[in-house]
Amino acid sequence: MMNVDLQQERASATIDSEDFAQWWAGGKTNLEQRRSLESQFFNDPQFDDVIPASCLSYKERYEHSVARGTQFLHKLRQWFSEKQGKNNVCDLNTLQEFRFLLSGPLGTGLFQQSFPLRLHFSMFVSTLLNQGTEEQQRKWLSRAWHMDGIIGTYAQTELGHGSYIRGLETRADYDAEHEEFILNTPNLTAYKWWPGGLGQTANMVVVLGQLYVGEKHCGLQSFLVRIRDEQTHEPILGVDVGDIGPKLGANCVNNGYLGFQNVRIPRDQMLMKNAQVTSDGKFIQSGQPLLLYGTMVFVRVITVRDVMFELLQAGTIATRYSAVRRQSPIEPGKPEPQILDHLTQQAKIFPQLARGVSYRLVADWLWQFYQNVMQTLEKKDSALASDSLAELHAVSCCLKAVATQEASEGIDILRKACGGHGYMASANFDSIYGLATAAYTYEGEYTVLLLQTARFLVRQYVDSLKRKILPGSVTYLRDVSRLVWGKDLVENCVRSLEIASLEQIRLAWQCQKEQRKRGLGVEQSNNLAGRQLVAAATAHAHAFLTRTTVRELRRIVSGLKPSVAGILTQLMELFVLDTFLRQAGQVLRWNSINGRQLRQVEQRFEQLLSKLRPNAVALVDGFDFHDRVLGSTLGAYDGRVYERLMAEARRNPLNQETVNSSFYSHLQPMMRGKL
Ligand SMILES: CC/C=C\C/C=C\C/C=C\C/C=C\C=C\C(=O)SCCNC(=O)CCNC(=O)[C@H](O)C(C)(C)COP(=O)(O)OP(=O)(O)OC[C@H]1O[C@@H](n2cnc3c(N)ncnc32)[C@H](O)[C@@H]1OP(=O)(O)O
Ligand SMILES: Cc1cc2nc3c(=O)[nH]c(=O)nc-3n(C[C@H](O)[C@H](O)[C@H](O)COP(=O)(O)OP(=O)(O)OC[C@H]3O[C@@H](n4cnc5c(N)ncnc54)[C@H](O)[C@@H]3O)c2cc1C
Repeated sequence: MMNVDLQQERASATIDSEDFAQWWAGGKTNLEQRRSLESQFFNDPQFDDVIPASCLSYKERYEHSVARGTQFLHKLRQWFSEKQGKNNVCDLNTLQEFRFLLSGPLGTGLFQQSFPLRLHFSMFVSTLLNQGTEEQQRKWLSRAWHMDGIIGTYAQTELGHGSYIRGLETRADYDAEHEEFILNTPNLTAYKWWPGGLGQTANMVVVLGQLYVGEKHCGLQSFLVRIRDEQTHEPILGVDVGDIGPKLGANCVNNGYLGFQNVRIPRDQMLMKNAQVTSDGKFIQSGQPLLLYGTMVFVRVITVRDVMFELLQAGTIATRYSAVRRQSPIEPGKPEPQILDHLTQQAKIFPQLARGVSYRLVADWLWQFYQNVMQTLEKKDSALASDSLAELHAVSCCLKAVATQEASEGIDILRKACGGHGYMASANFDSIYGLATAAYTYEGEYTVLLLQTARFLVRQYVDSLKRKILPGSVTYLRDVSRLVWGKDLVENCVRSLEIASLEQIRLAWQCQKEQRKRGLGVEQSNNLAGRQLVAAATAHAHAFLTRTTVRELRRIVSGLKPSVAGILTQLMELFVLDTFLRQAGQVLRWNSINGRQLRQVEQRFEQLLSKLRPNAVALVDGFDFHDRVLGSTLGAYDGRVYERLMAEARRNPLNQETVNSSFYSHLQPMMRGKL
């Protein structure tokens, strides 16, 4: 039976959630295909949970995720190859499509804390694709794509170094006589530490290590190394490998450690698309060295989409729960309202939904931009390639940083918006938050990535002073006009964020110059200007996110059904106004905006909350998350929150006996003074 409040919400909505779902899925066919695929898994008893996952031990969770992961991949592959037909070869698009099935809603529905085989596709196969020569791809790619004797991961980070990649200590020495590389972990801090799936799952890794040819240091390179025997899965001689242990979240990923002692691999297992070692020991850098970092760029790009889903999963749970939960009369003597009717509750939830929708538009743009840059890199026009790569790096770093930070923060706001029940593991905010906050750190820590973007921004700012043509993402730096507060509030807000960004970049640049004038070197000056640089990159991200959201929505809006266009326009506006208000410190620091104008934005913000209120449930229905994807007692479609909370408590293994054995062994002796 459906909760009556949710029934009422759905009946009175002015948008059709099905229309929204079709747009969200990229069309009716896509939506039907996704639903049909999901039902094949979610209705299959072999994918049911007997015991709540949160009640399993760490080891049991791992074993369960491998058992389920292999069944999942087997079934998914069959479906995918039928769908792809003859095109089932591994290229970037196919990989992204497949990866999305693993880590998007479908994968999430089966693995709330992720699973250890994901890295194989997102990082191992993508590295082969980006960094292997054609010959290497012929030898390895098809096998890897089909997991034929190969389960891989990406081993870059070490115990001692993660952010500062140049500081990695793993060594690969070339032995020309045997045409082999010899891999070594010279000390404890050189142990690889963190790679997903490394502990007990993977049998091959892409390893990043410092290449030495004789005495000559040839920089970091990536190597393909077998770490476990293909048949027995025992570690190869000289390999020391294991799992690093429980973490705050993502507890089924099997993150591992790895050390090498004189492990030999053939010469052709250095990934040689951009740099080669010839058999007689000559090192040749034939391509752009920075392409070694390509896998990281790829994952940063796709992470924006991953956290968008996590934020909206949490948003769906909080919205439905807030429509079911009734508490605290607004007027004395009146019935208790749905908590969603408290304006402050709307102000917690709706901006997160709007942010998720904005990330969706920006993530689509970013993926397109990434593909364009990859095509440019293939064209061998080195100046153009290097400019495009620099822009892609800068944009992807700040978007990944800000999106993961805001999504994690948003998920926690949504968790708190569900009061005490939000804290239950069965509400599932812990898993969702655990994944989103991991993304804040992995693939480039937040501050470290913002500092990368800031370097680019300062350079572009200096170019703007020289009247040079600027890349698309920063053309606004050429516009030095002051803010003219007009009728269009969205434009006022976006423009004031751009001005704040421009001025903050200028300030960061001035801080660097001041330190230089004091006689400090470039690096020290950058360090002391660090806070301003981070503020500049953050301000740029906000300006870019709002401008891109507005532009992308306007580009597609005419092709949408009016009700879908209407709600998306409200969400876009809410996102822009919310960003403006949350960044008010920066905005007011750099723009002349008076109290009346600020109040105008606040009033419109509150008006938008009221406009969205009647359609909130229909909107989150339109994201079309299956109950299994939400995995939440609070967020299920039928809204039977209290029944589910109680049923889940009763399933808890502790409740399977009326008296636990610890009563006889400890409590009773304590009470009888017999301890
Ligand atoms: C995939 C999701 C799957 C599952 C999710 C589920 C659960 C979670 C479980 C697992 C997580 C999944 C995967 C995680 C994987 C990883 O984390 S892999 C490890 C990632 N590590 C990092 O990202 C390290 C961050 N550090 C760096 O990237 C770099 O070292 C740096 C900080 C950017 C470099 O700094 P440095 O100042 O030392 O610069 P140089 O190296 O000398 O660079 C010189 C110039 O190059 C520019 N640059 C740097 N990087 C790039 C790049 N990628 N592309 C293009 N250009 C780059 C840099 O800006 C310098 O330019 P300049 O300013 O012109 O000099
Ligand atoms: C869940 C998870 C999964 C992961 N999966 C993988 C994987 O599959 N493969 C892999 O190779 N790695 C993986 N990693 C490792 C991850 O990429 C690193 O942890 C990440 O890049 C951060 O590096 P770090 O741990 O060295 O942090 P640190 O750099 O030690 O960060 C600590 C603090 O130092 C600050 N800091 C560091 N450098 C600077 C600087 N230059 N300027 C200012 N501040 C600085 C940071 O801002 C931060 O506040 C994973 C990590 C996690 C959490």
